[in-house]
Amino acid sequence: MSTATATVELADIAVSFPANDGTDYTAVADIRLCVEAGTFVSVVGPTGCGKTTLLNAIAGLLTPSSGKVLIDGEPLRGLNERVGYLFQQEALLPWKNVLDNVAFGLQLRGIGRAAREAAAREWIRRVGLTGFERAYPHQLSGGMRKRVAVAQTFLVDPDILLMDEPFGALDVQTRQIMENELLELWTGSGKTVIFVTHDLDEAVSLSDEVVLLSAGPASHIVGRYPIDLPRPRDLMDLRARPEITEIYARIWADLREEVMKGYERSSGYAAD
Ligand SMILES: Nc1ncnc2c1ncn2[C@@H]1O[C@H](COP(=O)(O)OP(=O)(O)OP(=O)(O)O)[C@@H](O)[C@H]1O
Repeated sequence: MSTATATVELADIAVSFPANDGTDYTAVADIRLCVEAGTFVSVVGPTGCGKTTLLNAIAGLLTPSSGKVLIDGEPLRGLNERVGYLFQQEALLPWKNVLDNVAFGLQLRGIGRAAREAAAREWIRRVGLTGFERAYPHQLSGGMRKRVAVAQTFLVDPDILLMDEPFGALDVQTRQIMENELLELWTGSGKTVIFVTHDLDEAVSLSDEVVLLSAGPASHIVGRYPIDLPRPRDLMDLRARPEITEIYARIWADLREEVMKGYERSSGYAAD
């Protein structure tokens, strides 16, 4: 695994989209954030505030209307090749088995069959799927498919992991197991993680810092909360600690306010 690390900086980013009425809708504005290399940062905020938009800007899938994405101080141009992107919905190819799905990223990079299969088998082992190399996605549970996606993402060894509610569709027990496994895989990897979630508990327990976005439009950062809990973390133990309840309560008070504002704006209802 490479030990390269990447600092991700959002320098005064704004993103607008054309709206149906011919005007522009400003999703995010004045976003200034530096995610230090090798840290794990979660982004939370009301629905539709622009979390995915920020990940897409870092991935180079969209160009900000103003401002810049800087990777190690260099302005990003085009697709960000140092990024691995894990979505809530799986992007597994249904006609390829587990081995070929995991190895696919290396195939795209022109790596020969023997080398890519050896690397894929190692990652299949690390995510606990040995014995399922020949299975197809439809033969696996949701948790197992997610493991395949995690192996696929880690195999190409990206310096930056963008994760958009990656475990949102899993049942609670599988989710907790996957969160722990993600931390184990990430520990010592030097990868910079930007993790979007609706689950504040997940954000607090995984991260070094939680970033709160305001309700849109023109969503901006309204809070940054360092999470000074020791690592390595076992999430089952961590969630029983009293400090976590305190941190959670503090962030939730602010998040709740933004969620209510978002709700009022979207329903056209203004509270006193
Ligand atoms: N391609 C697009 N064209 C027009 N509007 C868009 C586009 N992509 C996003 N938007 C709008 O920008 C805003 C931010 O969307 P985004 O998906 O980034 O929010 P989010 O915080 O990730 O939402 P959620 O929490 O519901 O997943 C939303 O109002 C959305 O409708």
